[in-house]
Amino acid sequence: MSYILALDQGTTSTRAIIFDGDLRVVSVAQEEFPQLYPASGWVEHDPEEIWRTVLTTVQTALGTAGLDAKDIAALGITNQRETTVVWDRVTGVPIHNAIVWQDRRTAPACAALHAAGHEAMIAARTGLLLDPYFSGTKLAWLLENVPGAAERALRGDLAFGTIDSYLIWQLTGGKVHATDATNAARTLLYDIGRNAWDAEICALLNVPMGLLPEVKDCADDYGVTDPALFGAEIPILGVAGDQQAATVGQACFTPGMMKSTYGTGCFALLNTGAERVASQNRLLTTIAYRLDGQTTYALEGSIFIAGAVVQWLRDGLKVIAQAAETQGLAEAADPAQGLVLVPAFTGLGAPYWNPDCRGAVFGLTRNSGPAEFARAALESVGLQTRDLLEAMRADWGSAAEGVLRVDGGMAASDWTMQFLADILGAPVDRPVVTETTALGAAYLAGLKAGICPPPDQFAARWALERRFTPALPRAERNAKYARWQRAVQAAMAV
Ligand SMILES: Nc1ncnc2c1ncn2[C@@H]1O[C@H](COP(=O)(O)OP(=O)(O)O)[C@@H](O)[C@H]1O
Ligand SMILES: O=P(O)(O)OC[C@H](O)CO
Repeated sequence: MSYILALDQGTTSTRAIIFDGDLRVVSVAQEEFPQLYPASGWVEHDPEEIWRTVLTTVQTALGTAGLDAKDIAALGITNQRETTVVWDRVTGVPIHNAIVWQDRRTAPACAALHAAGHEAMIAARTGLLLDPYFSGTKLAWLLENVPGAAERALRGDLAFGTIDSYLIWQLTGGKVHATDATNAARTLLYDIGRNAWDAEICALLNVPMGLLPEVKDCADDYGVTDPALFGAEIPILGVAGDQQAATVGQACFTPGMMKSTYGTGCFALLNTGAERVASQNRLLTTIAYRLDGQTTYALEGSIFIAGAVVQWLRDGLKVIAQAAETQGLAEAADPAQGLVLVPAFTGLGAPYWNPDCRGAVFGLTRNSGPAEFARAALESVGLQTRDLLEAMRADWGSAAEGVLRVDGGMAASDWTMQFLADILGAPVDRPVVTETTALGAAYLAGLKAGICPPPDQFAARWALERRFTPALPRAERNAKYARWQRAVQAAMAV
């Protein structure tokens, strides 16, 4: 039996998951690592700590499964996207902590680029907007602020990468400096139409192009792991950003298919096929996957706070001890109160892109308690998704009217998923396998290794666990959504 190892390097934890040749989970190992907040709005990770969690989770997953590295036919990597690392090409040592996707420190740099009139050109080429979310301005910040970095970069001594790239470098003992097209598409430096790094944007950001990794397909040859690490070489054959890997894991291979992943944030991707749709509604255009040199595009809506609002109920307000308690509270809430919570804790992502907006609660009464807050928190996730779906419908017409496939930790909440179907007025499908991100990475690696079947056969194996069907009358749905829209406008006006 050939096994596939998937590494899912996420924002808060690293997971190593071993699948058998039929893509059934054999073992899972997970390790959290520290989040570093050196200043307000700044978020960093220690890349060497991330690398350590990769080594330990892989070893644990192998041990639990009773397998050796030589039993693993292929390794697939999927990762938190945009998070930026620069390291020394000789020692492999990072010159600074990684700047995480959530970090807002480059908001002034984005505003300056916007004021100078560069957004239209950058958006047309990269599919992205000028927001601190993306890697380009983070990389520019590192080169400008780490002493000596700009000179070392010009001399060719440094390498840049998103987390996938940094891990490939470490795993191959410094032999391979590569990324895949989906991760490249999140850097702000990559022309997703030409499939090439963009010299003009790099020059604008003072980024020497010698820093950049080679860009490969999602199912491709990324070298082999150093045998000293796990006892034998493992071929690295699949790479994709985590939201794109989830799109693959959810088998959204046909134009019009959509998935939404509810973890810390929420990321909805709509497959638009070979068509690179330029959003008129402040969505992102991105690469869903690139196989055999063929690019499949997606429209993406990115929400920064989804499951994180439940964490806030638990750790901030302390009204629950565990995320799952929100279900009972939401059921017990007085629906007549109609509390609206805008969870703009770190600004608003799509379609507003307002880094300065902060959270707000509307409709408080003397009777508003933990139950009403919990209900409003869960509803905020559905309402934000409706914002994304409205934008997708406006950009892509009726093709975006279909079913939404969901996954991620918060998809476990039946109440939230039913509300989601109600507020969208569209069916919400939850699959049997909710490890879709790792599954996508394993599938890509298995495809390259010749273990996994072609996409259509893989798609046929996707299995439904439960469909949530809209039950709320149309008028009520729209009235509730209109109230949400007014609340967001009011929050942004404060
Ligand atoms: N039953 C539940 N009800 C509501 N939220 C949940 C539930 N289970 C998990 N969550 C939320 O889902 C998130 C964890 O999902 P996960 O996919 O592991 O996220 P990430 O990969 O971003 O760390 C947490 O923010 C948690 O609050
Ligand atoms: O690590 P996650 O699951 O929170 O995903 C983060 C996204 O990739 C950020 O764009």
